[in-house]
Amino acid sequence: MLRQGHKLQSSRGKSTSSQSKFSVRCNVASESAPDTKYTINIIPKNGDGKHSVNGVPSVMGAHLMASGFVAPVSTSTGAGLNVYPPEVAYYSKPGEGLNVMLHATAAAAGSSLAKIVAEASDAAIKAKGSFTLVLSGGSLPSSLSSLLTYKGNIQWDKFYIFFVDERNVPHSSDDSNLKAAREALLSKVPIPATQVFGILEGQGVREAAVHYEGQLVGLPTSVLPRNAQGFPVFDLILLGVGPDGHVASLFPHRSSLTETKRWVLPIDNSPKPPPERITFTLPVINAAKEVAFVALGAGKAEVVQRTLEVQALPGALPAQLVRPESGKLRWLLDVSSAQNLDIANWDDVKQFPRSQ
Ligand SMILES: O=C1O[C@H](COP(=O)(O)O)[C@@H](O)[C@H](O)[C@H]1O
Repeated sequence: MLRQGHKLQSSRGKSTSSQSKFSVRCNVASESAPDTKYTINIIPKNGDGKHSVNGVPSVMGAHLMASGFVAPVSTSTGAGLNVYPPEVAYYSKPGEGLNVMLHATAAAAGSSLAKIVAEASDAAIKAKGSFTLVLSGGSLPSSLSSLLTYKGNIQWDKFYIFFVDERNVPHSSDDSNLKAAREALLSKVPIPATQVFGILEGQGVREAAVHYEGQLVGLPTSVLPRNAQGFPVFDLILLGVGPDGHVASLFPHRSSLTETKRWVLPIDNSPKPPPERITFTLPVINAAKEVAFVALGAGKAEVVQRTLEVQALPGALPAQLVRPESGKLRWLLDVSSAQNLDIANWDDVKQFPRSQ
């Protein structure tokens, strides 16, 4: 659950905050009042917290801390530039194929995720009779449980589940991405076990990568089509992002980022434990029909801001290398992970719903 006015001290010291003129504000519910209605708002953020931007004093609607700093996340209901009563606001940059979905809460982000998966599965099943869904590990599986309460019909028996990366550990290990996905979702829905593709247990990481790639190659193209370069086209890939900008098990400044032929690579020196992993490569991720990042909570605020607003050196932020050829890229954020963004000043940004 989001908390009021958190991360204020750390945000204050950042150069990125002082460059931004606006921040994200949201009315959040306390744990004791789960029914409180949420609003999302963009309020001026001028760095020193004292002067107005676009005519709206920066302290209006925000928490003014004793230090004089204006908290970027607030429960105040004062004036702001945009107030969105719904639990989600959309920002899109058509030129860059980027869509940001900003949610009032992590729970609202979970609902959006469920809708995205359900809609993508409907479309894929209508088109080819099956749906290929690629999952990440880390914090992502916890958002998947939202699918269990999705109101519409989901044809689970048509799902094929894959992992964008997996740790070279037994399926029963607490480090296993498969185990996390099973606990959150897979053990509770009727997806045939033969359609869930885990890592081969008990092998060296090279053998495991070759085996996983072999399983993908062996699937009929009616289930897993290929693009013009011969890479598999998954229907939907769900990604997390690490604090260093890593996606899947593609870490900054590693040669794995430049792979152009392989579908699945072994990693034997991951900077994040456990050291042995297998990972999809960037050409595979970028061949997907649709890619969605899920980055929630204050712990992601810095990497979200760097990835979406700062031009990094090539390879410094692997998340910036995710550019699906389909142009369908979404970032699902909550107000905590979006708190450092300067969305109001993005070029050509389109936002929905309109300000009220
Ligand atoms: O190790 C991994 O980390 C990333 C990010 O995880 P998070 O806990 O920071 O969200 C994850 O996407 C990847 O699948 C996982 O193996």
